[in-house]
Amino acid sequence: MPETPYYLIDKARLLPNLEKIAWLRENSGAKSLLALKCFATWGVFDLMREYMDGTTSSSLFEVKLGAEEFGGETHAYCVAWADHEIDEVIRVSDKVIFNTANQLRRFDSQSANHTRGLRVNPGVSTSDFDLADPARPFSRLGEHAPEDIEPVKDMISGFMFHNNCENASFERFDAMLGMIEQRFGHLIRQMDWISLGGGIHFTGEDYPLDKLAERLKRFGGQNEVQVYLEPGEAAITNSTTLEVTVLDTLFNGKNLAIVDSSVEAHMLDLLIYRESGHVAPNEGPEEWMICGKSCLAGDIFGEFRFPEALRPGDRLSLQDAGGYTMVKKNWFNGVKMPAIAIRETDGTERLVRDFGYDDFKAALG
Ligand SMILES: Cc1ncc(COP(=O)(O)O)c(C=O)c1O
Ligand SMILES: NCCCCNCC[C@H](N)C(=O)O
Repeated sequence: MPETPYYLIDKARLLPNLEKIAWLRENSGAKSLLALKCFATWGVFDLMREYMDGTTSSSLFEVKLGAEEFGGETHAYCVAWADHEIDEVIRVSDKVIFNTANQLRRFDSQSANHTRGLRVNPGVSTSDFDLADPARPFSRLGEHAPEDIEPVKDMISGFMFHNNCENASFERFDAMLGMIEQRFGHLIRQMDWISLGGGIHFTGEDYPLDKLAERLKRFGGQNEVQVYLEPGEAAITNSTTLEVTVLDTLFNGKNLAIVDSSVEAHMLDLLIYRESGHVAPNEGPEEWMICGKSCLAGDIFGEFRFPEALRPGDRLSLQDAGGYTMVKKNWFNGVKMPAIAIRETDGTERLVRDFGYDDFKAALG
């Protein structure tokens, strides 16, 4: 296996999520597209494509990656397409989804023979984080008003709503879908397909999947639309660890261990959303703060419990390190980027990508 740090994607831990996704399609008719913004490590797409219907994207590069490496249906969404991107987007995608009626009109002639959709912002969301709240005040994400959608409705055949964020409550999802139907139902019923976006944590242990299936089936049936979901986190949750090694320890009122990785560079979401990482089982008499090796004072993975005092050379696994990590990793401080390894379902592990000084240098000039 590679030297640490490396992300380790375990297919056996990915599988239960994928099986739930496939079950949901079977029992609701809703298709699931992997949200590449969350996870785009294409070395495991061979497994994922057996259970999912394709990909959805946030940029031209993600559209291309989805089409090349995942296949199936390729939805192309972006907050704003550029003039020089649109022809290629249309060439490689199955559907193009515009963020505003303005962009739809702007690219009308290029996209006239393509399947087109529009993002709609229902003005309600589940986000606890202002940063990730699509319904935040003055949000640029999608058209808000039915009267602004009405004039362009004949140019499109579907809508994309994305208003859930880490939503583990079926009741909240159900209530918000009800609000969407109430406000936009007359427009939805004129469409062929509706994407309900990502952020629904339906692969979680206690999630009432049967209720979700029934609700989605009813929504699709009553409105006569094909329903899509765009799981990111839900598809890959708990599948991946970040493997690190302790480089040094010190005591400064607390036990501190410095590892060969960096939150800022390798698990950025922990910093921007001010959350802690996870270790398992997080038990024992010893309490240690696990710190990154960048010079950022707050580069801290969290405080965890261990059976024994940590020492240089100890290996640690940071849990649930698959979503919004590999897609966001960066070269801050020139810290070596974690390699990417895959554990196959038979337990064998293989290295799929490593990064070195040449990659660091090439990224900067
Ligand atoms: C349009 C859209 N679809 C899907 C997702 C995936 O969300 P999650 O990873 O929370 O499931 C996002 C997240 O930003 C999104 O903006
Ligand atoms: N764990 C803290 C919140 C993470 C929010 N993830 C959602 C991502 C969001 N949809 C995005 O736009 O990146």
